[in-house]
Amino acid sequence: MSRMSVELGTEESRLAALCALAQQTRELMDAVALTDVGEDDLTAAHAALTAVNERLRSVLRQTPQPFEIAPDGTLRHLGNAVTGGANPHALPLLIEVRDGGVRAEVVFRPLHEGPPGAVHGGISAMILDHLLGQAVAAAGSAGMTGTLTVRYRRPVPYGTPLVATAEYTRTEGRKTWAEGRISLPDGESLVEATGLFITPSAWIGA
Ligand SMILES: CCCCCCCCCCCCCCCC(=O)SCCNC(=O)CCNC(=O)[C@H](O)C(C)(C)COP(=O)(O)OP(=O)(O)OC[C@H]1O[C@@H](n2cnc3c(N)ncnc32)[C@H](O)[C@@H]1OP(=O)(O)O
Repeated sequence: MSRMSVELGTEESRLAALCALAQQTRELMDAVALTDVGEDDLTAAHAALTAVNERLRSVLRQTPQPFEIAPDGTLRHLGNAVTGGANPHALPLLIEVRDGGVRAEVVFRPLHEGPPGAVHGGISAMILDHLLGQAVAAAGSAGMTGTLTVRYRRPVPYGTPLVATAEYTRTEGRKTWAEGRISLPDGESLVEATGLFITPSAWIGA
């Protein structure tokens, strides 16, 4: 085995450990949102978490894990707030490119509650923003969100398997539009969005 592959394996192993820590943190956040234990347990948990927090903060990066080429040649962004395995804030969403668009299965959690018993509208908008952006990127016109219009048709439940999909619709110069939705498995649409994505002049030297 070459020295380079040994180093790569070591970094991949550290990243796997980081993703496992992020997953444990998601479960911790769920537990904090739902726990009904008494004050003694809350105080003990607070002390334990303070120690963990200090240990992790002993060596900090300036930014989350960046966009990079994974060892399998695919583009990955472990620090992303929606898809990043190393980001506790991310669900994380696993997005497939297929049928001329993108698709992801989503199960929101009680942690995402906005109105009682339903998912916060900003969380749905964030998921759709990302899906639309990914559809645009898959169509070859990656850009930043310029506008996002969201129509909330039905409350979005948590704890229920849902499907999020998006498709590229059209391009005019640096502007590309996409549309998408979050639906029940039977296809009933709960939230719909259209978005305009703009390839920044800086990305293409325009
Ligand atoms: C390493 C990277 C790999 C990437 C490949 C992988 C991708 C993997 C998928 C990821 C998916 C992520 C999906 C989440 C995406 C976000 O969350 S992005 C974050 C939210 N959005 C932002 O922060 C954008 C902030 N705004 C900006 O940076 C800049 O204003 C923009 C939008 C890039 C435009 O800047 P600009 O390139 O200087 O454009 P500018 O010349 O001013 O305007 C060009 C045209 O667009 C129009 N326009 C500009 N802004 C707007 C606007 N907001 N609304 C409507 N029209 C507008 C102008 O009027 C102009 O129109 P025309 O006169 O040509 O008709």
